[in-house]
Amino acid sequence: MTDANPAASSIPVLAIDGPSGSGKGTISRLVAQRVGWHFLDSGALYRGVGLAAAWGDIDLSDASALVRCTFDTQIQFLENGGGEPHIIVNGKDATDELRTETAGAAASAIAAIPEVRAALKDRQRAYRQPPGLVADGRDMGTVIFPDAPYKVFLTASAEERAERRHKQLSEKGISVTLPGLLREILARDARDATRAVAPLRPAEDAVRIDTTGLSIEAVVERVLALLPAR
Ligand SMILES: Nc1ncnc2c1ncn2[C@@H]1O[C@H](COP(=O)(O)OP(=O)(O)OP(=O)(O)O)[C@@H](O)[C@H]1O
Ligand SMILES: Nc1ccn([C@H]2C[C@H](O)[C@@H](COP(=O)(O)O)O2)c(=O)n1
Repeated sequence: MTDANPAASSIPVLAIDGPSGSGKGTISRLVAQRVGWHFLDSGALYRGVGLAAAWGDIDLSDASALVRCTFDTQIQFLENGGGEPHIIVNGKDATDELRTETAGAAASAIAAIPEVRAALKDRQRAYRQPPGLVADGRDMGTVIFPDAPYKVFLTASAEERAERRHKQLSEKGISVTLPGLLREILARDARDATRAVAPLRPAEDAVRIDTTGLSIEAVVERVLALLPAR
């Protein structure tokens, strides 16, 4: 069974999975706004726990300490008038720190630990609330919401994803080199796709969209076209 609450299975979910920089977060948020559904940024939960572990000097190989940290870490999303929400980790505004590749790499490392994934399962499923949920991550369509009626797997070339991330970080005043970012993105892709538990892969029933060269609006329109007419 997917949910502790059987009534939840009647609430529609659009699962959007894909590698880093494929546009999952951007597209999911815009689609959720357009259809008036809730939005789950599951990567932010992994990033928040990774950051809290780093703040607490927890060894990334100490699974039981990481599980305790997962349960103890409070992560809040504060709406920001339609823009990206502020993300508060244990009371501290960590919005910018969470977006760095250092936080992404920490999240990817703890995400390979099965007990950490298990500890985050119910927290993610609790976002399934009426009238519907757009869920962004790596295993939304395969593990967390396998019964989701709508599933999308976004991709883009690694080069384009590195350029997008470079632009995004530069706009935030964070200085990184493009070749360094490309290396980090490829390393994270490899780690996320080859881990033993819940690896990054498309669900069999996911619609694949290669976003290379597509504008954000064009991708949003393709995803909206998969949902019932409103
Ligand atoms: N189709 C697109 N064309 C151009 N830029 C895009 C497109 N989709 C997303 N972007 C930009 O790329 C950057 C990364 O997008 P986003 O954060 O949504 O990716 P992601 O897949 O959620 O990444 P991560 O998994 O690392 O969080 C953002 O700055 C976003 O505006
Ligand atoms: N459902 C998820 C979401 C995220 N992760 C891990 C793997 C990612 O590299 C890392 C950061 O995610 P992002 O914010 O880049 O989407 O967290 C995961 O394993 N499963």
